[in-house]
Amino acid sequence: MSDVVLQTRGLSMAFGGLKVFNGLEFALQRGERHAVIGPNGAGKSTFVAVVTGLLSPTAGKVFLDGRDVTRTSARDRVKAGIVRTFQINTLFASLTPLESVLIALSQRDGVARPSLRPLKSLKPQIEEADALLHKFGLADDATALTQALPYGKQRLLEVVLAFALRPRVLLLDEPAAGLSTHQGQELFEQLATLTDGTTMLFVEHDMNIVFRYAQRVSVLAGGSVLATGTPEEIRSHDGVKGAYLGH
Ligand SMILES: Nc1ncnc2c1ncn2[C@@H]1O[C@H](COP(=O)(O)OP(=O)(O)OP(=O)(O)O)[C@@H](O)[C@H]1O
Repeated sequence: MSDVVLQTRGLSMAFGGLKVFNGLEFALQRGERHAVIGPNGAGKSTFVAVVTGLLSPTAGKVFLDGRDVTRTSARDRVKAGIVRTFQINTLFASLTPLESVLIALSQRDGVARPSLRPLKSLKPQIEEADALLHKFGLADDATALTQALPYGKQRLLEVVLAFALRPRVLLLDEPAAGLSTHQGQELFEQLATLTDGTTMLFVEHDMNIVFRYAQRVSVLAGGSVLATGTPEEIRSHDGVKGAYLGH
């Protein structure tokens, strides 16, 4: 029996007269790494924004574990377990990875920000932050200034900050943006091994990465899901080849 974590039914989104997608049907299975691909402007980022609640759809519904979250705010969706990575902003760039992870953990646990609490009370979170940074190979950089770290490590830290929230669904919109092909592959290798078992939906342009690291792939084109399947199925799908891969 299938175990669907995230589902959309009849999801439509338009910006004024521009229909980005129309009646989108999508299902994410628990524990899978699922890639969304499609031509430029197909609506992949818009889809992620609608699923995470940053944008409201013009029609249709989003379900998390069977619960309708279409009207749930982005903030409450994070609490419910729909978490996306964000590019490290200027605030986090001027902090150390340890400080950033502590802020993420405090937010998750609904306690005051680390700077507002006595150091002693932070011990469990410091231990957890240490363990997380260690797991992701960032222990040696824990107290370095984030903006001084190589881009690959900054991208990895973005994943750690989202992963720290214990997502039910982790969404990544081009997590390897700005990295070289090799660094991108390295990031996905780490994602695949270190977050194995985490349900993950990612948008990615590099087809080598998609076909290597996704267990299933959905193709967004012409306003709907053109096909969903294993990398092998998508690679040999005639419609997909015509609409997308062939170009
Ligand atoms: N806030 C917005 N207002 C108006 N139009 C928008 C907005 N956001 C996106 N669009 C338009 O919606 C369409 C889909 O954009 P989107 O960024 O979701 O595509 P994408 O598949 O992620 O593209 P890419 O692969 O280039 O990142 C595009 O035509 C884009 O110009």
